[in-house]
Amino acid sequence: MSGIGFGERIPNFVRMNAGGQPVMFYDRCCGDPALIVTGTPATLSASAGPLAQLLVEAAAAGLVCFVVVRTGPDGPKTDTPETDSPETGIAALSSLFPDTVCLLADSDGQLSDHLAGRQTDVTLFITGRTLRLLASLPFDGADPAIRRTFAKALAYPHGQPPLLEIPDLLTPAECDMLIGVFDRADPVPSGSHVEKAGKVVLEEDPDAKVRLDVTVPQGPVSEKLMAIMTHRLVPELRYVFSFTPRSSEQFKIVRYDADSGGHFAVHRDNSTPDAVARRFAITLNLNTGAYDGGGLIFPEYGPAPVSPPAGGAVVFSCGLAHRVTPVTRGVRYALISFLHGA
Ligand SMILES: O=C(O)CCC(=O)C(=O)O
Ligand SMILES: [Fe+2]
Repeated sequence: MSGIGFGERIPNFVRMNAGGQPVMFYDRCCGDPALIVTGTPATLSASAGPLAQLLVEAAAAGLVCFVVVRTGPDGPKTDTPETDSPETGIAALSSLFPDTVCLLADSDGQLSDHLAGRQTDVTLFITGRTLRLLASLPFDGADPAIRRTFAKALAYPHGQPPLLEIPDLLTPAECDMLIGVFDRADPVPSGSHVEKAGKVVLEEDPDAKVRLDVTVPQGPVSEKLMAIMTHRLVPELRYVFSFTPRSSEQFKIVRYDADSGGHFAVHRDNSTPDAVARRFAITLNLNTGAYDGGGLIFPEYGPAPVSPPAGGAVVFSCGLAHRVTPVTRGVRYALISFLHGA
């Protein structure tokens, strides 16, 4: 069988679920290993009972589970009446699998081809936290290799997150000046960009993020920040990443408060259509010591928080999953921006 091989990254993909909603793979998997099952409606229905059991077990163990149904080329015909859309084609299957499973219609068969080649029998693809393939196995509920691979995926060794830490990017006086800018401004609750019915909308969702933001307006402060970044940050980006930013988004000064449960749940910075041009994220702690929590975690690379001292920045690729743990005492101020490239 051709298809994806050991050690290869599962590419990001978007497919419709049974309710006709688009689901993005990399949005669902932010630091947990994944189990993807491929097959056709016929092969998946034929093994639905034992497969559902395995999926329940995998989800309970901590794998994010997907069933990708080849409904397109070489699957059942879907190109005629609208009532027979790929999504309604998989609706019949959804009752066979637990709710924890994300059932997706592969209406052009391309994802199935990429993963499984021309194979139409039920096949399992198991990844580690960074979504690289550990094993592809034909489905046989009794095969001990499946459980062994689950265990390997869950215990996968953590590496160092591939980020650049730059201490002293700002002086203590510059940090205090920016905290002063925040405190004199009218901060707004920070929303999250989400895609709804093909449109990107700003939504306030306290499960996703609790934070106050001040966007630094064009003027002396933003000019000073641009000059600092040009002189102190860009040479480091060139040296470490061989990257020269072409532009950056407006700086934001942000504050996470213990009183309101300030935090930012796991996300990637480039997963909505308005953000695809982002290459690197920069976050800079403006204060430390005055709060607990508020650590930056890259779950694909382990649970250790990154918390540079005040004035220190962290720069990382916008595709990496990350989160900010709840601030449990005091307030954390940070300066953030996103860099665009050529
Ligand atoms: O608060 C931080 O350090 C990171 C914020 C963040 O991840 C973002 O704004 O996208
Ligand atoms: Fe982020």
